[in-house]
This record gives sequence, C-alpha cells and structure tokens, in this order.
Amino acid sequence: MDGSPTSLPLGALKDCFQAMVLRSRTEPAPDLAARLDRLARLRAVVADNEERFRQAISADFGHRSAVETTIAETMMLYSEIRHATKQLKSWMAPQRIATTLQFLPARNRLIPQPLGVVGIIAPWNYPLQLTLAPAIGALAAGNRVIIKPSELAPHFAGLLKETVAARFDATELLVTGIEDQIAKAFASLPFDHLVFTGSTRVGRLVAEAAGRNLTPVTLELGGKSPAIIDASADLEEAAERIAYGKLLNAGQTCIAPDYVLVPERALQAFAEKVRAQMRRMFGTDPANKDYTSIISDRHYARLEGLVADAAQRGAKILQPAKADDPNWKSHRKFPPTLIVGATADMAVMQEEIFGPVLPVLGTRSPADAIAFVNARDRPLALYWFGKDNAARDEALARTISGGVTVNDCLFHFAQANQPMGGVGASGTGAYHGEWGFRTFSKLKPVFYRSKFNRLADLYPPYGGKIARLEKLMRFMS
Ligand SMILES: NC(=O)c1ccc[n+]([C@@H]2O[C@H](COP(=O)([O-])OP(=O)(O)OC[C@H]3O[C@@H](n4cnc5c(N)ncnc54)[C@H](O)[C@@H]3O)[C@@H](O)[C@H]2O)c1
Repeated sequence: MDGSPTSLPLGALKDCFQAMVLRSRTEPAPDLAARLDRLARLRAVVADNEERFRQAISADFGHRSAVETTIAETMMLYSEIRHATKQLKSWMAPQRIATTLQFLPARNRLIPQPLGVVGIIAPWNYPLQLTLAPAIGALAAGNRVIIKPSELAPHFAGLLKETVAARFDATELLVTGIEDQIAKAFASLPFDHLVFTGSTRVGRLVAEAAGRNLTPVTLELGGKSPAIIDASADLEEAAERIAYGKLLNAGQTCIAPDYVLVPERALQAFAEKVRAQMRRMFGTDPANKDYTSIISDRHYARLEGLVADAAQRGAKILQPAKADDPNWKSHRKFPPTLIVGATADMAVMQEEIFGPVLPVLGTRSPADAIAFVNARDRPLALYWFGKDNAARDEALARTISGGVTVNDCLFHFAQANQPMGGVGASGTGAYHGEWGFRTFSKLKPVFYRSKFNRLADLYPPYGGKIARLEKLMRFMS
C-alpha cells in the first residue's frame, strides 16, 4: 500500500477546478443513465478495495477496529448508494406544483438541476464515509465533485486518490492532496456548493472563505451532544446503549454522547452500570482488536489533560480497566473513563471530548436537564432514555439539536430517508438520501403560462381592472 498521497500541486488543483467548471457550464446535465453509472463506479471504488481501505484507515489510527470500519463506513456507503440508485429516477423527475388561484389556468413545475462543481472537505474520524457519502448526493444530483481528505489520514487519502482516479475522469470526481496549502486554498475556490465536515472552529474559517465567493455551504460540525436519562428509564438498558455509543471508534464520533445527565439519586448506580457494560463490550486488554486507537499523540495528550483536570477539580474517575498498564499508551488506546459528578467548570464540560471519556452529571428534575442543555450551544445530537412519553415529548419540544435518537444512540444518523445536519454551532444544512440530492441541486421553479389565462388583464392601461381584481381577492381571502 502506498502510504503517501500523491501530491496535487495547487496550480494543478486550480486547473482541474477550471476544467470542471467549464464542462459543467458547456455540457448538458448528465442524464439518469450517466448518474447511475457514476454511482455504480463509486460503489466499485469501495467494494473492490474494501480490505485495502480497512488497512489504510487502521494504519492512520494506529489501530482501527476492522468491524467498526465495516459498520460505520462501508455498510453505510452501500446503503446510501443503494437507496440513491433506487430513488434517483423519482428524485430527478420535475415535480408538479399547484398554481396560485389568480394565475389559473397555468402550470407550475419544480425542476432539479445540477449546481455545477461541489467541493467536499472531510475529517479523519470516519474518512471513507465522510468523503464519499456527500459525494453520493452530489453525483446523484449530476454535479462534478472534488474531495479534500484530512491530513491526519494520509494512508487513507492516498488510497482514495488512487482508487478514484482508476474509475473516474478527473473532471467527474477528483481527490486532492492533503497539504496544508491545499486545505486553505480549497475553501477559497468559487465552488457552486461546499460541504465541510469538521470542527466548529475550522467551520467558521471555511464559511468565511466561502462567503467571499457567495458559495453556499453545508457545515457538518461538532459539539457536545447530551444524553438525558429520565427517571422512567431502564438504567441497565440505557447504560449498555450509551457505553456502545460512546466507545464506537473510541469516542471519536461527531454524534457520540458527549456527556450524560442522570437523576441525582441514580448517578452512582448508573455510572457503575456503564462501567460494567464497557468492560463487557471491550474487556480490559489494550490489545483488544475491537477497540480503536486515538488518532495521534497530540489527541491522546489532550484527553489525558481533560481527565487530569476533572480529577484535580474533585470529580470521581471510574474506569473499567486498570489504566496504569503501559500498553494503553503504547497502543495509543485510551482507557475508557467515566467522570462521575462532573461540573460545568471542568475543561471536559467546556469542549467537545471526541474520545472515550464520559462525564456523568446529576440533575434534580427533567426541567433541570432541559435547562442545562439549553444553556449551551445547540448540539449535533441528543439522546433521551425513558418510558414516560410525556417527559420524552417535553424534552423533544423544549430542546433543539441536529437529530435525536430515543432510547438508543447514533441510529438516527444511519437513516437514509432522514436529513443529517446540525443546527447553530453544530452546523447548517443537511444531506443523506433525497436531502442530499436536494442540497446539491438547484430546485428551479418554472411557471408555464397558458393561452387561456387572463394575465394580460394585469397590463396597463390599468383603468379600473386592478381595483376590481383586488376587491375580488380581498373577498376570496
Ligand atoms: N457533523 C458531522 O457529521 C461530523 C462528522 C465527523 C466529524 N465531525 C466533527 O469534526 C471534528 C473532528 O474532525 P477534524 O479534527 O478532522 O476537524 P478539523 O476541523 O480539524 O478538520 C476538518 C478538515 O478541515 C481541513 N482544514 C483545516 N483547516 C482548514 C482551513 N483553514 N480551510 C479549509 N479546510 C481546513 C482539514 O484539513 C480537514 O480536512 C469534530 O469536531 C467532529 O465533531 C462532524
């Protein structure tokens, strides 16, 4: 496997971009057959290289659970491609729209058209899924696409570049290099749409750069996603599901439950149950192949700092395994860690954790939990556990988040018919399934005048015609 991504110099990137723009402006939009062919080739990029992708991603992480790459990357992509392939004909069909009364008889249609050239900037945490899932929507909508992978996943980036180039013309779908100067220049290219998945901090920079070109952006950002445990919840069940949601990809998941709010009297019992579930799922051996490493030493040290800060400020640290085993660090695996009785002043409650560290906080009432969530940035995801439907509906009505899974974690993300996207600081816009097709299309309203309608009545000389029409409309409204 070639570990170093072949570099695409900045000048060459700009030339490729210009060539894509030219073709998108001078050639007819790709028809259904051409788009289905592109989706089939994208599927083949994944299917023909699955094992190589697993290994490349694992090399980037130090160790990435092969099963987790399957569950969260390749399976997701197959499901999205299958859905788009089946639905594309109906998505592409012009939609009939009712005509406003006074313009009858006439026809309205909403016609989807490709925007042109779409840019995708992706993070390292699910590098295959987060580069290609937006590309599925963009290609289905008939666009040309350029992908900029993360510099923290160089093995993956090199492999993606090679395998995409083997199946796509450079003016259909292109993967850039990962040099710093490419990242910065990329967001300044006048794309017809730009998708950025990554941190809120870099998202601001990307939105600023895109704004200078009036390039519309979809920002898929991060943040602190809460899990609320209602008094009516089955603690054992909630503990199992939260342990899984948190430890998948060792917590390096944008929608991982970042912290848990638990009724005060259940705090200790719940934390113990999560610890037991973590131990049951991932054991105590750092060499466990199911448990993924932290992406870099810098990220590892940041997590150590968060735990040390919480301990120093008086939180109780609970771990399913002995954390002083040097093999944790030598495998760059972070021992799963619960921070019991975390408080808002701790660093772990002030930044997105993005690792297998779970603060558990006591709440006095459901209203207290809702107020805690609402005092912070709007999260990317929210999880609610319990059996009391009225309490559930109250929490759903009173909080705003990118998405919600009730009585589990993560799964709203994997629904092909639902939009995926954040709100406020956790993002803007959405994709997946038809939502992606629409994001990457210009939905063009077209009004077809009929020879029978009396629109000429609106033209001058006005005389008393408009006054009569206004009277009629007032009467009918
Ligand atoms: N909402 C989602 O769907 C989603 C999914 C995965 C990850 N995330 C978030 O991503 C973050 C982790 O990923 P990360 O560490 O790779 O994020 P990051 O913001 O550091 O980097 C993301 C991408 O932006 C590029 N980049 C960096 N500086 C840039 C600049 N000035 N201009 C243009 N591009 C630039 C990077 O090279 C990388 O490709 C977390 O906050 C996580 O929550 C969100």
